[in-house]
Amino acid sequence: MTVNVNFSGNYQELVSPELTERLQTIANKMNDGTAAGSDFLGWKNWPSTIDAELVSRIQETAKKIQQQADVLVVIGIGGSYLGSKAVLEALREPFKSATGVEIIFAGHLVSGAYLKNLMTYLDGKEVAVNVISKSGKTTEPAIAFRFLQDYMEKRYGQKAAERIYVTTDAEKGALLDVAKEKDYARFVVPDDIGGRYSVFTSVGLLPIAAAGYSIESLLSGAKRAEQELVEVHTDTNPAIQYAILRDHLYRAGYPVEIMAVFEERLTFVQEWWKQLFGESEGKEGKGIFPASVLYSTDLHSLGQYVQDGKRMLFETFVNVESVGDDLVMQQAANDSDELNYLAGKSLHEVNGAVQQATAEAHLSGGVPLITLSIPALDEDTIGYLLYFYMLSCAYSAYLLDINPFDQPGVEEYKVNMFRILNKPGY
Ligand SMILES: O=P(O)(O)OC[C@H]1O[C@](O)(CO)[C@@H](O)[C@@H]1O
Repeated sequence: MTVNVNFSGNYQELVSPELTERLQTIANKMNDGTAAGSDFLGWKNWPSTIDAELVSRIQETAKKIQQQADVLVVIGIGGSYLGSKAVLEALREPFKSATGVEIIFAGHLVSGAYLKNLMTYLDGKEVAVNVISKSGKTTEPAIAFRFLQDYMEKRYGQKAAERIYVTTDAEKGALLDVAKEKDYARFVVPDDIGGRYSVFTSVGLLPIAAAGYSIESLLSGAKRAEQELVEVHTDTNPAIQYAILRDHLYRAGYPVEIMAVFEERLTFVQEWWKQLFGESEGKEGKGIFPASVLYSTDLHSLGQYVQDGKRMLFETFVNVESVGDDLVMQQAANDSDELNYLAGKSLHEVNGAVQQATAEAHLSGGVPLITLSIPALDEDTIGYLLYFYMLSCAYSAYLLDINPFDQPGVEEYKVNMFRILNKPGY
């Protein structure tokens, strides 16, 4: 398995015949379409059934974008940006550029300074835009697109339309109307795949391919996960194991999960994971609150709370077995920094010691620990990892009797905002 799960407690004693039967019932209901929210289970078989023609069209479009632009501005929020951002950050080696275009995100926040400075940054560079919104009516990206569409038309006139790519619903939404009116190239967000489960659709694939990464490898990792994780094997299926552990810890009085990473490249996988689990599970007064830390950085900040604060936390470490480029500590002639005891050790080994030391410290502070190990940070592994999380998330939510695929709570702020801004009808 590409993801391996370890637990600081006794996993075996958590697995009862009743729990296994419950999980099997969940699997059956997902398969026969009777699970809550089954209309949004399109992501489940997507990696094995994705249309090869769609993949080719995405790759051809990515090539075209690379020929016409230095920068691709990707406009979107939530699931319409976090998947591609997570993959791009995880794959990009520190201080190295990807081989394709530079990707810059917009529309994920409302900031005049951000947009104004972005447009100044774009001056003098060749630009393309991919605007992504499943509903086609989310306010934050719509505002960003209004400015960027205007910017593109001023710079490129009629030809702006050749540089604007729209990813939205096939049949409805304001963005679809604009795309049709202006004759922009269009990609579809499938009806039965919600935003936070959409990373393997055009939503994630077009920006990732435009940046120069292999979407074929990403999809083949996801497909392997789909095939390997299909059976409810409590002994060997990591998606089932992670769901069982989360459910156990939640019921044992730990309502907060902290995902801890030791590689900065994974910080946007954390952000994607927070949306995935937070929006899927946090309903009806239930659900684990998903939080995140980057270690060592946060050992010198939130580490104090984790060690010693209110006992309601469990941690999930993501351990990357091999990280590529590395450095080895050398013996110094004069040991004035007193680091010669590290001579001969690679920084990956030292980082491993940080991880082990933190695990021991937090365990002794009463913080249960799950460890997810992955072999490397490449397309295949990241594809596998993200599919693993989506599947495990569905099981976790169903174990709480929650529909994983809606997000009714997000509406309240939107209604208030429309009222505050005097939108007609509010
Ligand atoms: O793709 P859209 O429709 O713009 O939605 C963006 C995000 O907004 C939410 O609907 C929440 O409002 C998320 O679930 C979604 O990922």
